[in-house]
Amino acid sequence: MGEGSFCTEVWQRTAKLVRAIHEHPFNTALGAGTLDRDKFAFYIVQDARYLEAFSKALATASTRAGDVGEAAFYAQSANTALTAEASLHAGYVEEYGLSPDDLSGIATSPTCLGYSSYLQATALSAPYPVLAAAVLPCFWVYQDVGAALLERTAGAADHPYRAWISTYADPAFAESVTQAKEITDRLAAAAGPETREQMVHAFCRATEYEWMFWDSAWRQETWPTAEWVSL
Ligand SMILES: Cc1ncc(CO)c(N)n1
Repeated sequence: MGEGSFCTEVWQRTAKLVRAIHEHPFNTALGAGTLDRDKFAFYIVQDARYLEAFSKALATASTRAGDVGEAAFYAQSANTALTAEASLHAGYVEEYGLSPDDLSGIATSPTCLGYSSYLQATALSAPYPVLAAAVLPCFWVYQDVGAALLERTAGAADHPYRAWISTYADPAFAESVTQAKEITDRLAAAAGPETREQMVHAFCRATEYEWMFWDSAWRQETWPTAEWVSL
């Protein structure tokens, strides 16, 4: 990631937003271990749904990649999203005693649907480098948050959200972030100005959705129209 690279530029552009993510009450409470269990359960259920869409966007990136190394990276990441992260979620679902009926009764939130749909639309209709930029915050922001929380909670032996923090503070996850950044930097360096601009936009939008995702869990966001329809 050299000076003037795509990643350097977009990390600067989203610096305030990333700070707001770190300082969001959901994340400060998550780190303090005081986060309301219902809020975390809501987050876990929404995130399981998000990860299905994220994984499909990554699998699509794999099929659209022009380079076999990139194809392998995105295919591997698609798999990890559905296995490693899904088992993290399953652990919390079990701990909270959420039954299949409980789960199917929880509506996918507007923000979760918005972010998932945005990634799917980008996967299917934007240029491949724009897709790479759109999925990058999902890696990078989580690793950044995970690493900060690990640092803040290192001394706490019995932390209720330890499994979550460990997943995203893991060196293997950090390695995948490095690869995602390298790929995106390479694609941006080869892209024309119009595609590059779309890449910047996609990275910023996805980072905004990252903030919104935490915020929607904090508010346990529902559909304002829910009382008028039966779904
Ligand atoms: C919303 C969201 N973004 C990124 C990740 C990391 O994969 C996740 N689990 N959830």
